[in-house]
Amino acid sequence: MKVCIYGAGAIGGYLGVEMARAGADVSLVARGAHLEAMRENGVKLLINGEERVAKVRASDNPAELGPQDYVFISLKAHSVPGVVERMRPLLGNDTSVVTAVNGVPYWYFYKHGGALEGRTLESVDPGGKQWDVLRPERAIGCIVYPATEVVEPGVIQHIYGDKFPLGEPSGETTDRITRLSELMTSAGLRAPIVNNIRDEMWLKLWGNLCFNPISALTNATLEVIAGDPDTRAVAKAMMLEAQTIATRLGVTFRVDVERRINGAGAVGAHKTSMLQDLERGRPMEIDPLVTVVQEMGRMVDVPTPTLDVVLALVRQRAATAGIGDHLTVPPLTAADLRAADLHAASGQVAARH
Ligand SMILES: NC(=O)C1=CN([C@@H]2O[C@H](COP(=O)(O)OP(=O)(O)OC[C@H]3O[C@@H](n4cnc5c(N)ncnc54)[C@H](OP(=O)(O)O)[C@@H]3O)[C@@H](O)[C@H]2O)C=CC1
Ligand SMILES: CC(C)(CO)C(=O)C(=O)O
Repeated sequence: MKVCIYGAGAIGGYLGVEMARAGADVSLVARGAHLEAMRENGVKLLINGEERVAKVRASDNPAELGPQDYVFISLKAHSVPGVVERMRPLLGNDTSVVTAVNGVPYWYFYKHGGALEGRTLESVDPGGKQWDVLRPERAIGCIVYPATEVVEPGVIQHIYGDKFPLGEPSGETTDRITRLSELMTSAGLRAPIVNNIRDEMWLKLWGNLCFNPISALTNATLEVIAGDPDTRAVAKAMMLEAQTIATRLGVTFRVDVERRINGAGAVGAHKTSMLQDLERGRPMEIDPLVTVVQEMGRMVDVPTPTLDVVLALVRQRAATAGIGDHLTVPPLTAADLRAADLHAASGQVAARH
């Protein structure tokens, strides 16, 4: 089975090593020093006190790899729009695209039913490019529960977890998803097929949409955000807004909000991926985790006042850290503000954003 991991970093490297050891014909797409190290020494996975090495093809040029049976997208979600064109050579008639990223995937409204069927989401798929090139028919949803880290070029440290629930957008159990689940299971991963992948997606996103930006704004760990009554209240307010949106979209939450917050807090003194990205001066997954919820809220007429505030602040945090591409609308200058009375200026702000 030909499997390409597009974005073979922390999660993709883990998947790649395990599936290669299970006998799949794995190729990795990566870049920079990490790619060079994997080319020279293979990709090394540190897991359960052992060192597992897979010597597989690694490239920054997908055209060298040809059509695949499965392409895993394990890039940071905001990187996907930039590489869609480069994925074309990997896509044959029967290729499946497995979206192993946090947040809402490009295919969300494919086989969704109802008034929003076929809609694309600007905050994750600008201009519907992923929808048009990757095609929603190819998509298999995948939720990423494990935590892993690239600790040095070519070396992935597994931290916890092995579960990657899989689901077809239609909820069906197809041959292609069954074969994928069998491959991943033979690789020692837990890859249950679920018939409600969007429910699963929202359950993960429920934590990411609040803990991640709050942590980037406060430097606090999961345990602190969940434990402090004031930050907990902010997280809860955002989660309840998101729950109203998701429920209106037909999603069912199998745990309540308090239990979900407690679950995140129980992870302990862990920095979210967004805080880690901020500290490393890397772009944060703001649009795929937070803006998209605001966008979906607008689609179903659910206001998101708390999320709007946190989103504005975290966007500004990204901008001041020099890692934001969100301020596409130039901020009002002092001269703009002097030229207008307060009422007009706030009207202009609302209109321009
Ligand atoms: N790591 C974790 O523990 C968890 C991650 N997730 C989610 O999984 C997804 C993947 O995350 P993660 O594995 O941590 O991310 P990483 O940044 O570790 O992996 C992505 C890899 O893709 C590479 N890359 C980026 N752009 C290109 C490009 N244009 N061409 C080739 N390679 C490219 C990156 O290189 P470079 O470093 O140079 O940018 C990096 O090596 C995210 O959505 C994340 O939120 C979910 C749960 C836990
Ligand atoms: C740890 C967790 C669950 C925080 O919401 C996460 O997924 C992340 O850091 O991106």
